Amino acid sequence: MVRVGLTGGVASGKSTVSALLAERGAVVVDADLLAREVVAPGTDGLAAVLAEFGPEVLAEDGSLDRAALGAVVFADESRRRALEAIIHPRVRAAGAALEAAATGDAIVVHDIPLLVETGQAELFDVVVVVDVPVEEQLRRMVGLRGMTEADARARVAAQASREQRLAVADHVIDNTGDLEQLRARVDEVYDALRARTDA
Ligand SMILES: CC(C)(COP(=O)(O)OP(=O)(O)OC[C@H]1O[C@@H](n2cnc3c(N)ncnc32)[C@H](O)[C@@H]1O)[C@@H](O)C(=O)NCCC(=O)NCCS
Ligand SMILES: Nc1ncnc2c1ncn2[C@@H]1O[C@H](COP(=O)(O)OP(=O)(O)OP(=O)(O)O)[C@@H](O)[C@H]1O
Repeated sequence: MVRVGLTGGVASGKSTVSALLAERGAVVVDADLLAREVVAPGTDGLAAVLAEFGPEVLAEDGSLDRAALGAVVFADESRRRALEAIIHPRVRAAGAALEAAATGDAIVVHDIPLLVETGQAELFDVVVVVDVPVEEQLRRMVGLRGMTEADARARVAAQASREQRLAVADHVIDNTGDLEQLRARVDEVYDALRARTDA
């Protein structure tokens, strides 16, 4: 097995890269998805978030009001840390359980937006960083996801810098080109990962 940590700034293209790696046969463990599952209705994670943040972050249908919670935590670092203290241990446990189900020669890719921020780079055999300039992250968040420029900037500000991510990278995937160029680069990286499992 080769254990890969995949990271990149918000809207850099991690999910797109994960999907391409999964097409090639990698097992993908998606931390953003797990971070949703651990606060689904009925979980102890949701109960813990409500105890910390109050009923203002509960939507009428009983699910977490992610927009309301995002507005709180991306405006206040101490509140963000409080949320992370609830979510991150649960995400790590869920990710470890998924990895335990993978077979011998698997390429297991952990897609972790905050890999650098949470000091996890050393936990992986290989670190892959999806890289775009901040201006491109902002363009995608505002243009493709309809966020305000201020909200988009707040998310970037809550994360490590591009340089901090690049400093821990074994492979860098530049995602400033089109999807065809991205696919070609992901194929190269996949082949390098596969060569490690064959060695
Ligand atoms: C605040 C929340 C409810 C906002 O939800 P929303 O649906 O708007 O965003 P989503 O979860 O899809 O995250 C989108 C992106 O925002 C960025 N982001 C999310 N949480 C954080 C954080 N704590 N710090 C910095 N960036 C973050 C990441 O790049 C992520 O890929 C949610 O992001 C959350 O629960 N965050 C805390 C858990 C966490 O740290 N998740 C990130 C990886 S485990
Ligand atoms: N090379 C590209 N050209 C044009 N659009 C792209 C490219 N790569 C990704 N995108 C688009 O940019 C947006 C962000 O990509 P994606 O969701 O893969 O990023 P992410 O890093 O997973 O985001 P998040 O940090 O929010 O989880 C998506 O709408 C995606 O379709």
